[in-house]
Parts: sequence; structure tokens; C-alpha cells
Amino acid sequence: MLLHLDTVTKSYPDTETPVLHGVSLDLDVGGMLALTGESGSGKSTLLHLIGGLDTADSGRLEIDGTDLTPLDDAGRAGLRRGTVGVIFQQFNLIPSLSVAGNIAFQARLAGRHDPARDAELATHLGLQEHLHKYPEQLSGGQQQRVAIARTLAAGPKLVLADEPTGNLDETSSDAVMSLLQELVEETSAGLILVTHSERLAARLPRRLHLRAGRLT
Ligand SMILES: Nc1ncnc2c1ncn2[C@@H]1O[C@H](COP(=O)(O)OP(=O)(O)OP(=O)(O)O)[C@@H](O)[C@H]1O
Repeated sequence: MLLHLDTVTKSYPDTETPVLHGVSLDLDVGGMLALTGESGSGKSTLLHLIGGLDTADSGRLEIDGTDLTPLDDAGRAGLRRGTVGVIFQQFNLIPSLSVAGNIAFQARLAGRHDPARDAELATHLGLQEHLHKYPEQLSGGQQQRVAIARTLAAGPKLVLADEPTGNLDETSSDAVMSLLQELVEETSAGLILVTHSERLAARLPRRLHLRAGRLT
């Protein structure tokens, strides 16, 4: 089992009711699922808990056999570097680093930088011509492909993608999504894709829906 959540609950100090109520879910190694739900239903909150960016109030959360509950900030940061990769809607590239520097960044942090793997990813994602450029010189679709390369270069077991194509037009969005799926499949990583798009959700074999903090 890659991911196991058992009755996870989360509130924020200023929310009256919990944002997540007793969320339980399992994902097998290499499993892929789409997570949909209305705005405010708790999708990003759930992704943040799984990615170790925030902590649950109660419940159990295990990734690749590691219980996240007792981990401190440093432990959760280690998990993000080594096991989980997160791709955001806003790309979050480092503006002062070239495309090549951005692609290598997370793998270097994780202590597993492999230039041959970077080159392979850059080729697969059509970025070979752009390696010396800086993020501001790229289109949105190109920037998101760099963000995908950066995440996959670090060899995560689980990829969390929060509206990864939300800033792209439909054609670029489909192309970027196909590349992301291909690469995740190739590495046998798991994927959780948060999306508002029915079209994108339908591409994945499994779908979960959050309604006011409960999975349906
Ligand atoms: N850091 C925070 N502090 C307080 N409340 C928060 C915080 N983050 C999210 N919330 C609240 O928690 C609820 C769920 O937010 P979340 O971002 O998880 O929803 P979402 O389903 O991802 O929404 P969207 O589709 O609009 O991104 C919302 O009511 C939001 O206002």
C-alpha cells in the first residue's frame, strides 16, 4: 500500500466545522486517482496533509509505510524531498535558476541527482531547446513541463498535482496531462490529481469526490 488514510480530520482555527471530516482512503503502489469537489470542499487541504505541508488534527496517515502523525517539521520536509512530489497550478519555478537548474533542484535536495535522468526527462517533455533559458522566457505550458520534470527527476513514489493545468488552455492542458500521466506510469509512481475538470478527471482510472470535507 502506498497511501493509507484512516479517519483523518482537519480544522483551521477560524473555521466553525472541520474542513475534513473522517477522511479514509487507500491507494496502491502505482495507483492513480482524480480528486474532485466544489471550491472550498477541502481538496487542497487534503493534498497538503498527504504532502506533509500541514498536519491533521486526528486520524492516521501513512505513506509508503511511514506514519506521518509523529513527524516534526523536519521529518515532513524529508518526506517531501524523498517520497512525495507536489506540482502546483502556479508552477512555482525558481526564477533565478535556468530550466536545467530548476529540473535538477529537487533531485539535488533529495541527494539523488542524475544528469542522465534529467536529460531523458527534458527530451520526453520537449524541453531540450530550452535548458539554458529562465522561467520568465517560457510559456505557461513549457513552465509546467519544467515543473513536472523537476518533480519526477527526484524520483517520488507519490505525485500530488493540484490543478496542474489550471493556468493552461485546453490544448496545452491535455498535452501536459498526457505527459504527466505517461511519466508517472513509466516510474510506477502513484498520482493524486486535484481538478475541477470533468474531462481531466475522466482520464484517470479512479475518481473520488469531496463534498463539504467528506469523501463520496
Ligand atoms: N490556511 C487556512 N486557514 C483557514 N482556513 C483555511 C485555510 N486553508 C483553507 N481554509 C478553508 O478551508 C476550506 C477548504 O479549503 P481548500 O483550499 O482545501 O478547498 P478546495 O476544495 O481546494 O477549494 P478550491 O477548489 O477553491 O481550491 C475553505 O473553507 C477554506 O476557506
